[in-house]
Amino acid sequence: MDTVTLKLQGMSCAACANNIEAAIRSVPGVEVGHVNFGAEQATVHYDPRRTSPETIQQAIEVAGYAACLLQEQEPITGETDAEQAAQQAESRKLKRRLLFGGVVTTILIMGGLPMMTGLPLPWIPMWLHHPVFQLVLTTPIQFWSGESFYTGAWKAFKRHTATMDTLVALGTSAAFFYSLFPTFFAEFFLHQGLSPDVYYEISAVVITLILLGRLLENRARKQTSEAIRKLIGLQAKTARVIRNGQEIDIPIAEVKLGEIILVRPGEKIPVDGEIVEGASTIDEAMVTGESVPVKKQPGDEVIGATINKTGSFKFRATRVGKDTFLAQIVKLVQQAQGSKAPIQKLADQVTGWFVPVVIAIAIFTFVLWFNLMGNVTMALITTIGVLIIACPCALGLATPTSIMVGTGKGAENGILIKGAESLELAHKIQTIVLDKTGTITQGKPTVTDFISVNGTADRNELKLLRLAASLERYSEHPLAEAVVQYAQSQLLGDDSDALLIDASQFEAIAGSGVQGYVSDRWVQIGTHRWMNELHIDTTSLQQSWERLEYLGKTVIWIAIDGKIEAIMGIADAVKSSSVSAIRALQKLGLEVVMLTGDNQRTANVIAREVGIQRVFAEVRPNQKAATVENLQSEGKIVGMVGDGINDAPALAQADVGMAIGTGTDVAIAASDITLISGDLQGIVTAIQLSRATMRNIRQNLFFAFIYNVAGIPIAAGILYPVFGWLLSPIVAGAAMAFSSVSVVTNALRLRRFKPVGVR
Ligand SMILES: Nc1ncnc2c1ncn2[C@@H]1O[C@H](COP(=O)(O)OP(=O)(O)OP(=O)(O)O)[C@@H](O)[C@H]1O
Ligand SMILES: [Cu+]
Ligand SMILES: [Mg+2]
Repeated sequence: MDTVTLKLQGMSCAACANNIEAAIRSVPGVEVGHVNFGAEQATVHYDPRRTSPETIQQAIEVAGYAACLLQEQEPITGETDAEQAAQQAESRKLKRRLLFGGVVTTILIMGGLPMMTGLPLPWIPMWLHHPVFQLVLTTPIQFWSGESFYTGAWKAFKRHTATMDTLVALGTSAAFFYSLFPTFFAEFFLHQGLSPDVYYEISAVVITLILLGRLLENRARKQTSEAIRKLIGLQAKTARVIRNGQEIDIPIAEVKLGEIILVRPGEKIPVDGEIVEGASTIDEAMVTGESVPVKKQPGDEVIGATINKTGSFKFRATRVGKDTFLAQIVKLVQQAQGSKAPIQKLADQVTGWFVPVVIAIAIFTFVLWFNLMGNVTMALITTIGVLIIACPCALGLATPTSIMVGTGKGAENGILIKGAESLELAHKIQTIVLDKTGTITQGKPTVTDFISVNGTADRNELKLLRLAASLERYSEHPLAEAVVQYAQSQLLGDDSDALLIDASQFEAIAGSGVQGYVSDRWVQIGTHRWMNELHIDTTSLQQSWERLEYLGKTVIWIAIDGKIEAIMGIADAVKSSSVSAIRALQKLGLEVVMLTGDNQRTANVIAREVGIQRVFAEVRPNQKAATVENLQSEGKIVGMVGDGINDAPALAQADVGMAIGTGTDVAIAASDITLISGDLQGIVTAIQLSRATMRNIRQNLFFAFIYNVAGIPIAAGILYPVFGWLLSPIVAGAAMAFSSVSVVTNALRLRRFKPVGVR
């Protein structure tokens, strides 16, 4: 299954988005197709053996829209030049038509002033109000400025659907073509005792207003993708590479894999790589959120777009173009912005049947006023009013614009959200499950105690340590690393023989420990529970064991040939941010739970330290997901935060899985949200952001709905018999133009979101 993201053009409202979705889904081999109206993007999952991006593109074009592949092979530049040029041409065209419409409409309105106000305005010549002159002025507005409504309506008609364009085209055409009769057959009207009124200016004003709304909306919508531009702006423009022994400056797009790049103090690092010469301190706040610069030396990894502080160094490019860390982030954010939030489904369904229903209401309105009241003017004005006000365009914008701003804002705050769905779900989280090691604690365990059965000052101790470390170096577990490091520091002074020995038949028993042969000795290292399972007597070190665990240390047992020889106490400090972040989560009303493979006693001590009441300890890696599932079956929406490989299934099981950015790739892949820095404060921010975004979406939906729901009956003249109130089509046009603008503007308010720190 492949995924492709397409940039779309030619959509005028959410109904168009529905049409494109239908077109994409009708292509054989396409599994899922989402269109995001706000981002003007389509995300398509398809089977590459059965179809291709080109076929999908064609299907979209047949439906009457344009699509191009989101340029990915290019090193991130945001929008491609062609795309930008197309957009600019589009907006120039819109502006020209709007300008013309504006000027001509003003003349038309001036002509109508004496009539409308009843004042003698001698400076306005009478012929300005002449129907034929009005016709001459309105015709280009109707068919040139308003051309897009006709083409849009026609495209939709061919597909047996209707969009916003259909409504506008119908409404304004009704006004325009009706007016032709009184213009040329005024006698006929007079004979019938009717006044030969024309409604050209209604059409002109409505078209102009809607075009104005569209222009304002486009402008505002550009700002919703500001975050991506900011991210892209982080990268360096050029790189100083060494080619044929010469230093040359080239655009970063041209840097090739494996090239040697020179970085001087104060410069941005152009791409990702590994230092080969020199040393420096680097400000990696962008990646880790850690404001203290980190020391780097040959062999260390550097990340593009981070800032070199003090020294100068050479590094080899290991990831360039679309593979760099920053490019990956940009891609993630782009995809998230283009994805669809579940809350949008409602709006989509509504817009699906909205337009036909509105046309039905309009016809009904006309028949009612014309037949029952015998009033052509009222019948016409109400019908046009209904057609214009009913446009569901604001409805289509309500969710995607907020999602775009919200996900972008997340990225700015170091929170990468993979899809709109997780952003929506996060505000519902009731229980948050935190992994202990590496999530609450720093995940940098160090051996603090080494107690052997025979006591200290035993020459045997070093031998034991060598056996243990020789086995542990085959394990990828953080505890194993701590053991190896400790052993190396202790064995340094010992020159008896080679530091570590080879092991054979190494085996890791997940959640328990490791075992294997080291120089013909059978070595087993792991938990107390495991030792019990192996029927190994542990009484000799019982007291030390309990004492260490009460101190919050993880104790591992070392058994040689089935006999306990020593224990190790391993400490892993709690992250400085954990306590305050956990308190903040509890303040938000969430239940915080700890989940760990470590033993109950140690877990309890750490839990108390950070203020967590509910602890699940000694949970085997394969049971972590089940624990999350149990919590879910209590009826809770569960968020899970973890960093390790053993957390991945639980992250996937949780309603919202959040990975610590400094954790393993597996965990990041299995999660919905990545907290780029290791800071737990990020969870709080993510939940706050989700709440703010959902509040914003609800406001938008309310604005959009209320305007349609209240507007249609008023436009149909429901209040007229009682209050004499009628919604003029001109007001309807203005209302519809500005409803979209107000929705986008409201979404932009989200840009002011600031995480409320509880540090
Ligand atoms: N390589 C190893 N060497 C020694 N002990 C180990 C090893 N691997 C696992 N263990 C023991 O098994 C226990 C459980 O391990 P597991 O990986 O499930 O959880 P953890 O990493 O300790 O905690 P968390 O679930 O919070 O990440 C460890 O606390 C340790 O006592
Ligand atoms: Cu509209
Ligand atoms: Mg772990």
